[in-house]
Amino acid sequence: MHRAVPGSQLVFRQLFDQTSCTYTYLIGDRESGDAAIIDPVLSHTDRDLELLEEVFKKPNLRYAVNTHVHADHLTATGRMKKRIPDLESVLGAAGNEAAKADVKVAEGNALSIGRFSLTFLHTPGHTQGCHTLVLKDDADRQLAFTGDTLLIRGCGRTDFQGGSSDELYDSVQQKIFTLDEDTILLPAHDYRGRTMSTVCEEKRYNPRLSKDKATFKSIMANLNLQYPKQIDRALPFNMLCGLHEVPGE
Ligand SMILES: N[C@@H](CCC(=O)N[C@@H](CSS)C(=O)NCC(=O)O)C(=O)O
Repeated sequence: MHRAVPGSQLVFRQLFDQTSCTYTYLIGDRESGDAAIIDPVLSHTDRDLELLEEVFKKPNLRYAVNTHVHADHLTATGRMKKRIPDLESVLGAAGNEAAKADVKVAEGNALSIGRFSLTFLHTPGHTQGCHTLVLKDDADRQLAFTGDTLLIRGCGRTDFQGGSSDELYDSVQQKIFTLDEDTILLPAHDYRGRTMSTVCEEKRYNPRLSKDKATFKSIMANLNLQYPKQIDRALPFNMLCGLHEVPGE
């Protein structure tokens, strides 16, 4: 009933926040109940923890991972840690020296989640601390949680938090586009209702990343996006990544 594909022990759920258009992912090992949540949003803590209880017989939420320090929404890691004392907040290590988390995972290292592992690739460019998380399921499918580095037919903006279009281009070309072509790509946002993509599709159809680097940099320099509405509140809150006292609790 909870299987991503018949025969697989991977539990996989994609959840959505309509305010920030953020995707949160709940993943885990159906048999052991070991689980992780990726990019949880504060206002959806109850929804996500209820789902955890419903889809695992004996849930053991071990990790709340942020793909990077988000600027557009408040992370739920702090609130979740208050509800589940053994839960650890996680960030990739590279580029996140100034941010706090219980666990910081180095480039190429992995978190174990039951029979599965989540390997961290440093993919800076949207922020200096962005990571892409790669998981192989037991039906031989590979999933990559790309955070804001690579979006479906787009990518993260590069105009704040140490962003660099030069670095983002290299991160995508060298780290994400070198994964197997049929790797399923799961971004942290979509603004047009799309849910997933593949390496093959993005190489072919991404209007930014299918171009050469000079063209890409010119596109990024001319996006003219408004700053995220919640940035002033979100950045200081998320830099503490779940180790703070959550206001109002
Ligand atoms: N309007 C939203 C912010 C939209 C935005 O800036 N999205 C970011 C990711 S969240 S920091 C982004 O990189 N967008 C890339 C793009 O091409 O849209 C808000 O006010 O929160």
